[in-house]
Amino acid sequence: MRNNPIIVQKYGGTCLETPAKIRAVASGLADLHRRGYRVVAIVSAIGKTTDELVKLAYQVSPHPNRRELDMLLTTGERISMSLVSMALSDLGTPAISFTGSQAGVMTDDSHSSARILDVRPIRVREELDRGRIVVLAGFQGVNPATKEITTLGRGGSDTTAVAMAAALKAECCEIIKEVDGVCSADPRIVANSKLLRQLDFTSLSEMCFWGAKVLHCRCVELAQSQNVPLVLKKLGGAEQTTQVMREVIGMESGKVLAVNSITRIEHVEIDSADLNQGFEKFARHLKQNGLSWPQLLASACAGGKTRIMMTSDSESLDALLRTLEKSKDLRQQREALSSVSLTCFGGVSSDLPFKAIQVLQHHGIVADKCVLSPHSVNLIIPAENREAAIKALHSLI
Ligand SMILES: Nc1ncnc2c1ncn2[C@@H]1O[C@H](COP(=O)(O)OP(=O)(O)O)[C@@H](O)[C@H]1O
Ligand SMILES: N[C@@H](CC(=O)OP(=O)(O)O)C(=O)O
Repeated sequence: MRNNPIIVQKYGGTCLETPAKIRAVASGLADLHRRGYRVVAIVSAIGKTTDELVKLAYQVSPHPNRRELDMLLTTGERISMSLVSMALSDLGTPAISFTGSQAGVMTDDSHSSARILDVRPIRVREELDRGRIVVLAGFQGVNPATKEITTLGRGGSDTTAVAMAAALKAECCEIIKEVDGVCSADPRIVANSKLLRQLDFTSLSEMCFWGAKVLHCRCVELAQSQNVPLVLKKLGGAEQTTQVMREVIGMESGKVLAVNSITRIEHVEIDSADLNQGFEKFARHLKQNGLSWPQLLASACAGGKTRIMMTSDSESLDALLRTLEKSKDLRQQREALSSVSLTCFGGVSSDLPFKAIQVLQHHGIVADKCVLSPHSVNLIIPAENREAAIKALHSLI
């Protein structure tokens, strides 16, 4: 067993929604094990458990302590890991479950969006060598200095899977989903979206940064830097997959690959002489309130005010906005907006922003701002136009 290839599979919450689905996942894992693989399964919390735990926290406390919130949220994955492991035992396949800290996932000390600093999978290796399937709780780790439990940010189990695959030098990291793989748009919004069978890391990373909920953005960067072969596939379906590659054949086609969207973008305005002072005040405010940095999208300083455009998961954004009510120098600037992004292969063509703005205009949608990155055109629009904008821009593919 010691020299058999290792495969890491990650199962999202949707794949584990019912007891029957949990048994089906276990049966797929047992099958891989029978075929001679050493198998590590990373599991997320069942269905919408994490959302329900967040809701529960706020029913008990209007300002949940960030450490305790992490303690609470990590229980979701603990439920999944033990159930999958039990189902494997029933199939006669030896298995054991571990939390993130038992599996050696070492993070920094930031609650709610900790980053993985190191993975020391000593117990995982021992159990694999014993012939067991190892089932790991995704989305969580431990800070080695403080011994505190942390979470990696919403959707973070994908990053656990890639980090573990890198540390174990796995043959492959497979992300198992309810969709076939990465599509040209969210298939729940655009019914005729197409599966992207091959995708380069750079394009995928842009898509995820700009809101594609199909993968945790940080896992794409990690897979690229650690050289982890990454595949996305549907639960139970093997033929249709997205393979993520270093290079996809083609030159500067500028072909539009996908339309994705960030549902909620918020703006903070900070009284400040320049951008540096604006950021200093923002950093101090986050620290004083025990909050982690949101994902920043753009910022500018004019007329004595720094404006920061940002996103994060809804709970973190709400927590940040609530703290602004007590602040003298920081305030919420405007109502929430959304983004729609066109991600291109081989770089954005110069006229694409204009084309995209025209398509939106034709559908009665006025873009508020355009932010460019090497592979994406990103338009900021009113939140109520989000779905219509995604459907309209999909016509450019
Ligand atoms: N470009 C995209 N391609 C595929 N899925 C997308 C895309 N953008 C958003 N999604 C959404 O991402 C979700 C990912 O799959 P799912 O298995 O439901 O998630 P999880 O693994 O987190 O439980 C789908 O519900 C799909 O609607
Ligand atoms: N359960 C966590 C972590 C996670 O990765 O979930 P999923 O893989 O189901 O998106 C969340 O809901 O954020």
